[in-house]
Amino acid sequence: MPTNRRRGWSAVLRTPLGLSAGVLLLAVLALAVLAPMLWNDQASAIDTDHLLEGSSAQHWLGTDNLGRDIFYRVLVATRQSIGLALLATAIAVLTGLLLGTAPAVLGRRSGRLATAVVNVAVAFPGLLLALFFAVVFGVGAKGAVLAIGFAGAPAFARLTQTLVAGVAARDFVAAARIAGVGRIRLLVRHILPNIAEPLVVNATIGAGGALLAFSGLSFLGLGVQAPAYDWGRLMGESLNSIYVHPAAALAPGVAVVVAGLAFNLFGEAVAKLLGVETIGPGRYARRRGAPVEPVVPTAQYVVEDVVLSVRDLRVSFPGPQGPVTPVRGVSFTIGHGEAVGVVGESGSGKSLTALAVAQLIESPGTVTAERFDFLGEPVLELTEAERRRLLGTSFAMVFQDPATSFNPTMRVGSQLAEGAREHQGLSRRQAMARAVDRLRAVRVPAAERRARQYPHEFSGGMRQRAMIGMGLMGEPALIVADEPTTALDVTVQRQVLRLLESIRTADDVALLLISHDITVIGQVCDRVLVMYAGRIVEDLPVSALATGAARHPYTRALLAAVPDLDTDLDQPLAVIPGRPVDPARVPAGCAFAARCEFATDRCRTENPELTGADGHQVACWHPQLQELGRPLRMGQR
Ligand SMILES: Nc1ncnc2c1ncn2[C@@H]1O[C@H](COP(=O)(O)OP(=O)(O)OP(=O)(O)O)[C@@H](O)[C@H]1O
Repeated sequence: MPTNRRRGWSAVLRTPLGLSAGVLLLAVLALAVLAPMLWNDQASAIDTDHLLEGSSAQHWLGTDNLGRDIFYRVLVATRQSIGLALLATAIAVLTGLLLGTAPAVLGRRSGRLATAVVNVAVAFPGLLLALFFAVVFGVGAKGAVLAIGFAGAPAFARLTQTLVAGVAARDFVAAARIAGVGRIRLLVRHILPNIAEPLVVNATIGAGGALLAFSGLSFLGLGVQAPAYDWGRLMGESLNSIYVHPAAALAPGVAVVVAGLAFNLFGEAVAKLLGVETIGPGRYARRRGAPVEPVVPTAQYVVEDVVLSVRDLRVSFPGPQGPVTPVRGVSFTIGHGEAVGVVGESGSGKSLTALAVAQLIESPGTVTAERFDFLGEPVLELTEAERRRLLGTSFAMVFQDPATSFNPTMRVGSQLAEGAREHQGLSRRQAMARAVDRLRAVRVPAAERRARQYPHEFSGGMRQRAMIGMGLMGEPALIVADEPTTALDVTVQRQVLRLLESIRTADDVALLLISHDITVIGQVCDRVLVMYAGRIVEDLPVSALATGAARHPYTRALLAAVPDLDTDLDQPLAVIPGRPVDPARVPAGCAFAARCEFATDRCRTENPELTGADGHQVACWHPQLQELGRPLRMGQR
């Protein structure tokens, strides 16, 4: 566990509540260990001369019906009470973990079944479940431990499911999946270490509840059986004489409350400090049947030496009023060593296109395509293992936020090495040597030392370079970079872009660069795909941006909105009038028509296809042919 998290736990002891709860918990645990060793004889000594006596100097809390000292019995019962409660908690956590991680490990159908079982079980009151299991497993300590353990499992299963879902959505899990890491290893190495902390915190709180439940069962005679005894049993035994001899019944009750509080308060204090929540695979299908809209084959599909060829790519999600399709039939190809940029306003479908290319759209999202070939392989028709191998060795993805791209609980070198061991059959040592070499290749200084560090010890730019290094562990033919510089400051941005550029030219690696910043695309790419409302509205060479030859009114509006040195900063910056289209309510015809000054009735009824020649295509009924007065300044390339 990285040191900053460890500091979090110790910081709990610096808060008054955390310190008191910690000391109390330590005292309870120490008593559980030591009391039977120190006072077992006193607790079991029968004294027939002092039966059922009240408090006295000799017996502080009096004696029971065999003359045994209640005070010592309460102390000695700590081990039985705490031990069994902890055992029940362990069963609850383990069963919860198995059920909660099932959807991530099993296939979609079995996963759903596990989720349904958890949902039904969570709906039952815990005490009812405990009583039910107590009857099933029989009267006695073993039965009660199993009963309380299984009754607590649904809550932990639900918590695990929520935590797993949260971690599974993080970029480093996507990165590991792209590197071809299998489901079980993904779970054990990347997901579980990142949910361990909230689980431990909740288990601590849960132990308090288990203690209470266990005492309840023992009190009812369903738990610990004589001659063994725990606090619940002691309470039950002294109930008959509670009016004449209240201390004998109250003392074990107080012990339950104090110990339960110690667990609860300590867990809550840690949870509060760490901000922990307390209890209280992509679905891909080749499209069947007739395509919804006609696809116009264009010259680009005959490009030879193609790395990626996508035709009529669609990404859909279920919505309250039927499926929503934020990517609505995108077609493009990328040649070897070609750098293709994707621009468009927020929500235009750029990231979903990148995720679909990386096979990272999660269920219930679906990806369909008429054609989806990567290095000549029909990706959507491959088995999961084939797909992992193909992507793990020939594909790399760089995410927007370097802070979330790495698993915080694993050293950077190990994360780079992980995929290489799996796919390239390298030994641990060889994979680590390659990881260091790759870190060097992406200009991480002191690569050997850095490889042994955790991600939080890297700066943002260095992490982003390391992420690119991870992509270079295999021999990628394509790097997809989704806003790779947005989270970085300007100088570091330039370093990262230059690095991508140099990798591309040195190794003939193709690049698909997503950015909302058309200037960045202009600096790095050969070709630009302009997206609007889930479709490509213009596919043009970058040089056309510089000469003002963009034809689509939307591309021209994007260019006009880029400030340059001549822009009068006292005037408001140019913006594109109107709002982007909501994917759930895409209008008929050209989706840009409502914001376009050239729109006619035809635009509002008929959707224009992407057509053109010489590497410049546009989907518009009124492409603008005159040169744009204010083309893009290309800046430094
Ligand atoms: N899991 C999802 N379920 C439903 N809709 C989604 C999902 N993910 C994205 N969308 C919708 O799809 C549309 C396109 O999203 P996408 O992230 O691809 O946009 P983008 O062009 O990359 O925007 P940005 O630049 O803001 O990242 C958005 O309207 C978004 O709300």
